[in-house]
Amino acid sequence: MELYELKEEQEKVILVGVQTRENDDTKDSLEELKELVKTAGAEVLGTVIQAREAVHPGYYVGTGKLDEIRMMLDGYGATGIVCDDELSPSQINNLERELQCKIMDRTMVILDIFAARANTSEGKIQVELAQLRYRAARLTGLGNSMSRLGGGIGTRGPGEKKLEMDRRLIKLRISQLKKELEQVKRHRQVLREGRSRENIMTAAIVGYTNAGKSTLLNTLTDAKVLEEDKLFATLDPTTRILELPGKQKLYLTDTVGFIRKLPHHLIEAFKSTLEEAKYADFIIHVVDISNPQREKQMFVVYETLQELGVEDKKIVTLFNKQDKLQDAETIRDFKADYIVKTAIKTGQGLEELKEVLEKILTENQIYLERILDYQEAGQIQLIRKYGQLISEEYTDRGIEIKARVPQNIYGKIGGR
Ligand SMILES: Nc1nc2c(ncn2[C@@H]2O[C@H](COP(=O)(O)OP(=O)(O)OP(=O)(O)O)[C@@H](O)[C@H]2O)c(=O)[nH]1
Ligand SMILES: [Mg+2]
Repeated sequence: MELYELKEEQEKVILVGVQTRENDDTKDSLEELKELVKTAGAEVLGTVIQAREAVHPGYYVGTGKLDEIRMMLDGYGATGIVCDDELSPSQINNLERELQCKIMDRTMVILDIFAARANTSEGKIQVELAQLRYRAARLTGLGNSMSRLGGGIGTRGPGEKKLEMDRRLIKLRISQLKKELEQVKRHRQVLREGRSRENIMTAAIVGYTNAGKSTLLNTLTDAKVLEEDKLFATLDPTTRILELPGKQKLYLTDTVGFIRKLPHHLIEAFKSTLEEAKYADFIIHVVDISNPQREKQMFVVYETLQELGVEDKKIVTLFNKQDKLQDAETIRDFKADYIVKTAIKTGQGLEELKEVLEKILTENQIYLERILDYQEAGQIQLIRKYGQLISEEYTDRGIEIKARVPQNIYGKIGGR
């Protein structure tokens, strides 16, 4: 008996989306929501789309549509609905009263996946902060969907027990988490400063969720980051060093994936993680070119980067998963200084990618040709360590070197 009681009951839901003139790709967005809901561990029983001028301020959908949803809930035996946009507190309360079932939205599902995925203290702090902020704004009136504990989606994770805390406690907890996050932020900054002192450039790997970012990092280095055919497999940034064939070195940072309608609270809470892209020297943008939604996904990545203040950085765009590509449609609007067609999983295009990376590193180096006095031999060490030595010859006049070095090393050697 007890065994059965321990087992979580699987949520069975109906997805609801509103199509407006501005947001006319509701069908694709719902396809993605379906993946998200499945990733969160629930079952999707049906889908409802309503075309309207705008989202209904009180009920999300029009009241006529509510009858249809009510019939579907009964007919399919669903336990709740998931709306494709973030719901306001009053929409949640109204829908709950009208439909008498659990009301969820896209944000709750994404927060839920993040909660299940977070496994470092940094990730956990960020998720809890995002969850508490989202819920704090919705605790007024205490709808059942918000206060109900237990199995199913929308209730999991570090913030789970906190659901029933009163406002005062939530406020306290939020400020405590913010302090912890400050520390994490400082720690990240120290790591970054360490890397820049080493005179090694950093590239941030960004892209839509499931594009192949972690696979790239794992293939090029031996990072052993979890790569999965799931949304948001990676939450925490991992940095590894890559040594290129020409002996140049580059730091690569794998980051959390982007998605359309990425909840604002998550962006806020995950700023220190997402900001890795902001502090990188350049960007590697991985695109799943086999996904029919590739163009929209690329656009979402540009938008998110802009929101994070990442502008004017060189972008290397990888059109990845070439092995899965069926059609040969060309992409029209993209931002890229370099494009490489890859199938990271099979190794296709990786040599070319490395050449591009070397080119970027080389462009950022200054050519040096000098005779160093034997007393200045210590400088040779610097050049060997941070630069790319082309030749080194011992003559009676001193050490004749030819090399490419980072700008700041050039400064240290004395730009003669
Ligand atoms: N067919 C094919 N699959 C690939 C390729 N590259 C990566 N994948 C697969 O795509 C899935 C997602 O890869 P990940 O590296 O986890 O993707 P990610 O961008 O890190 O995703 P998140 O961490 O969720 O944002 C995995 O199942 C990979 O094996 C490729 O070139 N071809
Ligand atoms: Mg990943």
